[in-house]
Amino acid sequence: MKFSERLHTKLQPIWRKNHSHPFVVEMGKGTLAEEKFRFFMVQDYLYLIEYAKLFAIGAAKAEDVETMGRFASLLDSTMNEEMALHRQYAKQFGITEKELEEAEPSPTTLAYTHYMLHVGQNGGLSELLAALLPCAWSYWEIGRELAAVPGAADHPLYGEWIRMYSSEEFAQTAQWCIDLLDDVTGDASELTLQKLEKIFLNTTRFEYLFWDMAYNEAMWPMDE
Ligand SMILES: Cc1ncc(C[n+]2csc(CCO)c2C)c(N)n1
Repeated sequence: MKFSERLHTKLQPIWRKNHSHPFVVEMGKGTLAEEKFRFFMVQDYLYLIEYAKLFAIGAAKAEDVETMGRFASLLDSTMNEEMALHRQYAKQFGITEKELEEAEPSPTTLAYTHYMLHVGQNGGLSELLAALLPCAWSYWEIGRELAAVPGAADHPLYGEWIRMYSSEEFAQTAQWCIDLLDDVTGDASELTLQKLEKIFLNTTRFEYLFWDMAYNEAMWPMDE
């Protein structure tokens, strides 16, 4: 069994909880409160800035020129396409570029991004891939599931998000990360696979926390 299949099967219970989080379900139904999505957009912008750094670290840790080039182009498209889309999309919710630039990360955004960067900086390529994969993979699946809900992809507010993450481009990125992780773990020991599984489990859990943070608009509780 490929390592990605093992991960996907083993983590189904948490994976399902992520996909059935009220934030995700209400986005599909189009009933999600705009304020919650607004909170999400701002935090997700901050998240993407840090996430993009993982692609830069991936380029530095790549063991061949083709992989290095692929990480470099993911870094380029995240910085120059996905984030520009985010800025434009944010305007529809009345979020200005200044607000995005000046926003403070929530505790969950800080914890999630710092965890991924810690793993990316201190581990090898397989650790980095295990940390970044749940993000690409679960958004791809969520995008596809929501796109299958009648009318969801045409919703005036959330349709664009659903169309973006169910697009072929994101599918390819997720698939490339999956294939590369399978490739680099081809002859890994069981002990190594278990360590990688823990990393994948942690970022899968962080995906849940990120939806939950946005749904509850959770900043530092002691500042309220
Ligand atoms: C919390 C959070 N998790 C995952 C993504 C999705 N995502 C971020 S980068 C990337 C891949 C390539 O650009 C994908 C699919 C997100 N936006 N926010």
